Order: sequence, then structure tokens, then C-alpha cells
Amino acid sequence: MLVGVPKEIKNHEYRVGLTPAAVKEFVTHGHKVLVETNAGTAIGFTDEMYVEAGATIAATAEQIFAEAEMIVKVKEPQPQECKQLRRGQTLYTYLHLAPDPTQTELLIESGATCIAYETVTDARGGLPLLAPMSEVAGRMSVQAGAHYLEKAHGGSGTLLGGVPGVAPGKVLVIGGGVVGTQAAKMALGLGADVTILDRSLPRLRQLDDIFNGQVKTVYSTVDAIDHYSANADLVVGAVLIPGAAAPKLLNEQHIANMKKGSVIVDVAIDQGGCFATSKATTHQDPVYIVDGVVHYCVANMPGGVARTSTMALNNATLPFGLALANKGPKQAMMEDIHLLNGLNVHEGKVTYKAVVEALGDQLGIQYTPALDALA
Ligand SMILES: NC(=O)C1=CN([C@@H]2O[C@H](COP(=O)(O)OP(=O)(O)OC[C@H]3O[C@@H](n4cnc5c(N)ncnc54)[C@H](O)[C@@H]3O)[C@@H](O)[C@H]2O)C=CC1
Ligand SMILES: CC(=O)C(=O)O
Ligand SMILES: [Mg+2]
Repeated sequence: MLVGVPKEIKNHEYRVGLTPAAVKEFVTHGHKVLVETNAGTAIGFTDEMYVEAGATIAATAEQIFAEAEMIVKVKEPQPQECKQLRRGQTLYTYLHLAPDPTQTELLIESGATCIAYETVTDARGGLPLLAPMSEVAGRMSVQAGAHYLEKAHGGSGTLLGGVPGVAPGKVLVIGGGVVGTQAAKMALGLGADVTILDRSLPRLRQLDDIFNGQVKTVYSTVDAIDHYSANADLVVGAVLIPGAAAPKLLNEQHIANMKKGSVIVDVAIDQGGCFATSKATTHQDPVYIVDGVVHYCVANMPGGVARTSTMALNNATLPFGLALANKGPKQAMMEDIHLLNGLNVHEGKVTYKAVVEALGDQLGIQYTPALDALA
């Protein structure tokens, strides 16, 4: 198979779909890889390293979209990329379609086979291609929060760890999955006072074990959100209903009730955000203020630490990517239900239920089960 890796074009996105090491794996399995010039240069993966791994360098993204049978990316395709996709071509990347009607329409129009990293599953009920970026974003969320709590960055001037004689800052993590756990680890490491809300009791039990009682675990009710958000210095939004638009857990009144200079980091912004006042921001302009509360809503947080993130992402995407190339996309998905769960759009049909639930009325689209679409 001819695999194509275009350079990412989203704002300050320096990750790349394949590392040179991953290219070498594809080439070893008999595939050809076309990498856009300078796709990885910003994070130390030079064209020379790709050539040494067996890739051919393409001068433009247009060449890659025109020639490749499978496009491997990181971020959801931007409109100019969607317009270059075509029937018979496979797109393997993050999509986050539920909050994104424009991209959904363009992918339907393209006729391409679009596999979303974030909905591929594993046997334990996890999301193995989302997990590494969730680990990164979870850890970063507390770094970002601590930064914006500084007075010069718009915050209240609170040090999360406190000092001897002064109480630590309060961190509220809503959603105790992968992002939430890593956020809690970092916050605890800084010495903060950490509370995690989740609506899954089994998950709260696991968290209590993982943290050996060092964080407070609280069942997520409206009352708990009212109470803990009003007292928090930093709130991390880390909920997920896979593939669906994020539920809005803090409304405008909650934000108004928070302390001035407190910070919210809405990691769930890529699924539309879990705070009513959130709107997506970029690494170039990451924050804005509503009612005195600093909002950090960067939709591609791992892009900020692109070298670590690219390597972590490739560790997870490589086995599925190789299966797609070795067997062909259709056969690979028919043989692996977890990869099939990644299929969101195929030949103009939307094959992921939560996307249709979010956008069906707006776009007039219907759900087609993945196996029916592939048949
Ligand atoms: N902004 C960014 O750059 C990035 C964003 N993300 C996003 O972060 C979000 C979280 O991802 P993961 O931690 O991997 O998901 P996860 O599935 O591991 O965890 C989500 C948790 O939210 C809980 N939850 C669901 N509804 C809830 C509610 N109403 N109240 C409290 N808890 C609730 C679930 O029980 C689960 O424990 C996703 O939207 C993901 O796409 C992930 C990586 C990067
Ligand atoms: C998960 C995701 O959207 C990201 O890493 O940018
Ligand atoms: Mg994202």
C-alpha cells in the first residue's frame, strides 16, 4: 500500500502522523511511504531521517493526497484537506466529528473511508488510540492551570502547592478517566488539595485505590458540582461519552459563582467542551476570561509537547495502521471489531451512532451500521 503523511496544518500543530521508526515498520512490511517535506522537522524528525527509514519525500501535500491510498495524520482534516480526499482512500487520524458539522459534511462528500483514532476500542472497554494523548493532556492541564493561576497571567496569584503555613490550592477534576487520573497525579505531585468527581462508582473505587486515599473521590451530582466548583482554584474538565458531544457540566451561573482569578482547563473541548462558557482556543492564543475566570480551552493540547506526543501516539496507532495496510482497510476492520469501532464515515455514510445523534437533525443524515456500510 502507498501510505501518505502530510505535514499538519492546524495552528501550532507540530505532531506528525508517522515517526521515522514507524515508517521503517511500514517499509519492512513491504509498503511505500510518502512523507511531506519538513513534516517532522520542527520536532527533530528531519527529511534525512525519513529517507533513511525508507520513505520518499514529497514536495507538497497535494501530491500526497493525490497519490496515497491511506493518509495518516494526527489532527482532524482541515477543510482544504477534506476537499482533497476521495472515494477508495482511507483517512486514519483524530476526527472528533460530533461537535463539527462542517468537517462531517465534507468527509461525507469526499466518499473516503474515515477512521477516527478516538473511537477505536480495546478489549477492556478503553480507547487505546485516545489514551496516550489523554495522558499527555491530563498532565499538561495542571501545568497550564498552575501557569495561569499566576497573577501576571490573569490568575488569582495562588500557588497550587501552597507553602508551609499556607494552605494549598484546591483542584477539582471532573471525570476520573485517563485525563482525570493524570491531572490528579500532577496536581498531587505539586502538593495541591485534589478532588475528583465521576459518575462511575467502580471508577471512583479504582481511583481511591490508585491514590491510596490521597485524593478525595466524590460522586458527580449537581450538588457536588455546585459546591466544589465554587471553592476551586483550578477546575479540569475531563469527561467523555465516547464519540458524543460532551455534556455541559458547569453552566454560566457556576462560572459566575467561582472565585475571581480561578482557572478552568476544558480538556474535553475537542468534543465540544464540558463548560457552558468554553470555546475552542489555540496554542497561539490559549486563554480568555469570562466573569473573572481564566478559560484555557486548547483543542490540541498535546501539540504543545509535540515530540513526546508524536512518539506516544505512534506507539498506539502503529499496530492498527499496519493491519490496515497489510490486510487492506475492509478486511482489517472485518477481522477486528475494535478497529471497526473506529470507522466513522465510509463512502458517504456515517457509521458512528453518537455522531448521528449529535448532528443528524442539523445535517439530515442517518446512521448506517459499519458492517452494512462495508458490505
Ligand atoms: N484538548 C485536548 O487536546 C485533548 C482532549 N482530550 C479529551 O479529553 C476528554 C477525556 O478523555 P479521557 O480521559 O481519555 O476519557 P475517559 O473515557 O478515560 O474518561 C472519561 C471519564 O468521564 C466520566 N464521565 C462521563 N460523564 C460524566 C459526568 N457527567 N460527570 C462526571 N464524570 C463523567 C466517565 O465515567 C469516565 O471516567 C475527551 O473528550 C478527550 O477527547 C484528550 C486528549 C487531548
Ligand atoms: C486527542 C486529540 O484531539 C489530540 O491529541 O489533539
Ligand atoms: Mg483534540
